[in-house]
Amino acid sequence: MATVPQNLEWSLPVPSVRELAIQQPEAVPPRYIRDEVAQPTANVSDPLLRVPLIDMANLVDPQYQMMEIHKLHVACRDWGIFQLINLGEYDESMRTMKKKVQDFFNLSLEEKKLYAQKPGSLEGYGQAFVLSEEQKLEWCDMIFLKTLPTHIRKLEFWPEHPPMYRETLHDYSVAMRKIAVSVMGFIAIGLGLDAKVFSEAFVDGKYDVRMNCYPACPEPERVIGIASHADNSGITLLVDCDDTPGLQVLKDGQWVFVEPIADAIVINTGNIMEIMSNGIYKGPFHRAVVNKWKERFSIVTFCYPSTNSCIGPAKELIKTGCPSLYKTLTVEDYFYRFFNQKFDGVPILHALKCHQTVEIKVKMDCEGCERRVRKSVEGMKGVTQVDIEPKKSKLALIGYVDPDKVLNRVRHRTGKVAVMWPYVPYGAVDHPYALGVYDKKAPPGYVRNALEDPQAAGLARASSTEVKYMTAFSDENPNACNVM
Ligand SMILES: O=C(O)CCC(=O)C(=O)O
Ligand SMILES: [Fe+2]
Repeated sequence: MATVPQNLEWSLPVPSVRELAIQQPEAVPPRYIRDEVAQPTANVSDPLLRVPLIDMANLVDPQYQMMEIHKLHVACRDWGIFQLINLGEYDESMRTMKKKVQDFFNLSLEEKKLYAQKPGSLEGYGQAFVLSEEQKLEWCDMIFLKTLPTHIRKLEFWPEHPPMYRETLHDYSVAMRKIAVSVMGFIAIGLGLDAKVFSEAFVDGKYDVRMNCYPACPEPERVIGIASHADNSGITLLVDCDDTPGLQVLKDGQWVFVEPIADAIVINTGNIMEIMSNGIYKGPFHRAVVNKWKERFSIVTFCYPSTNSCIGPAKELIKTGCPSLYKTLTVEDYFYRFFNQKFDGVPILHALKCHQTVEIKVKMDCEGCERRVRKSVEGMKGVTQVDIEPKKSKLALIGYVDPDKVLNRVRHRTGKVAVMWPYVPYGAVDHPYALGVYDKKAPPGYVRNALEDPQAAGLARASSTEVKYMTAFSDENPNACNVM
């Protein structure tokens, strides 16, 4: 067997950070020192920078459900992370599990090592994703176990001590699966889909649990508990074992602490959700920082769809103006690509992007403007072709890109008003003179793309009589009555 990891599915053995911390060193060994940690952390008193709270009791109450689902949608769209509170029936299972996790990490090193990772397996006690002896390490000990479905368990890595650890982890995983299935359903509804479109694949989905121990550290600002990353999951359910903060999420360029709330679960969306929602929700970057005086423990459940399902954008979200941003593939294929991504050199979400044509309307009055617009996108990752037609105020590009990101980049880098190209050839709609469809500013032969504009869409599809009646007095209709 090869002695170095061949992919992300296994990890090299590393020293226990907890053992290191017990010796109370004055300084941290160089292999843990990272200079990128010193990035700005948001001011915690800013109320706009609080991770949203979603109330489970409201989600299941017919009277408040739609309001809470809307909050959930906004939380997933704007943050990709929220705290789920009021979980009542699950409190006991979470409390018991927290105790077991702390008790496990408090065992002697010899006892914990009975469950150490082995070459070729990510499961067990150790650290994840250590691929070389030179790689920087994280200030964290962990034990990682695949818990559901039950037949994939490797019990050799499941601690027998503390007593009842295995039974508690089983009950906990089943509880987390119930919560995940119901949250996936509400997320689907928030996107205007049937709950089952997302929840069904998670009923017999795959659930992995990673239990983390972040020992106190003499130089907390120079190490990282877990480096910045986005999860690979559909959603991730994180439970803090006590009130020591450590999890941070990147929001608008600032690291924001997720303050622990007793009996709450922190839920974040992952890469698979980004694909399923066709890019409407993104897997947020997050990391764990460590504390000078206090040890912290967390329990993280990664929720994946069942191995006999496919991962791809929900077909109901693909329509005119919203092309599929990602390819669809089997769960098996997805995991193969995930675990081999570093070796391919292409991160998984990039590798799964579909080739897009993005057309943008942006005014270019002179050659300087044209150059600025071209420059704003030419170096963008994934862009393969850029075409500009200044007379039509049109920028068209082709590439493996997210159209919204291209639009924001053009706005940001040129300082110009830019919108998605709103026009289609005159003959492409049934009623080119309908209100909101005819546009005197459109290039010759073009009208507004009514199908993308919800207000105009109804009219463009309406019967001709209706259209004639409603547009007779429109300013935008050159045939409209001038008397009004
Ligand atoms: O423990 C934490 O705060 C973060 C854990 C995490 O992000 C992970 O395990 O993926
Ligand atoms: Fe994570």
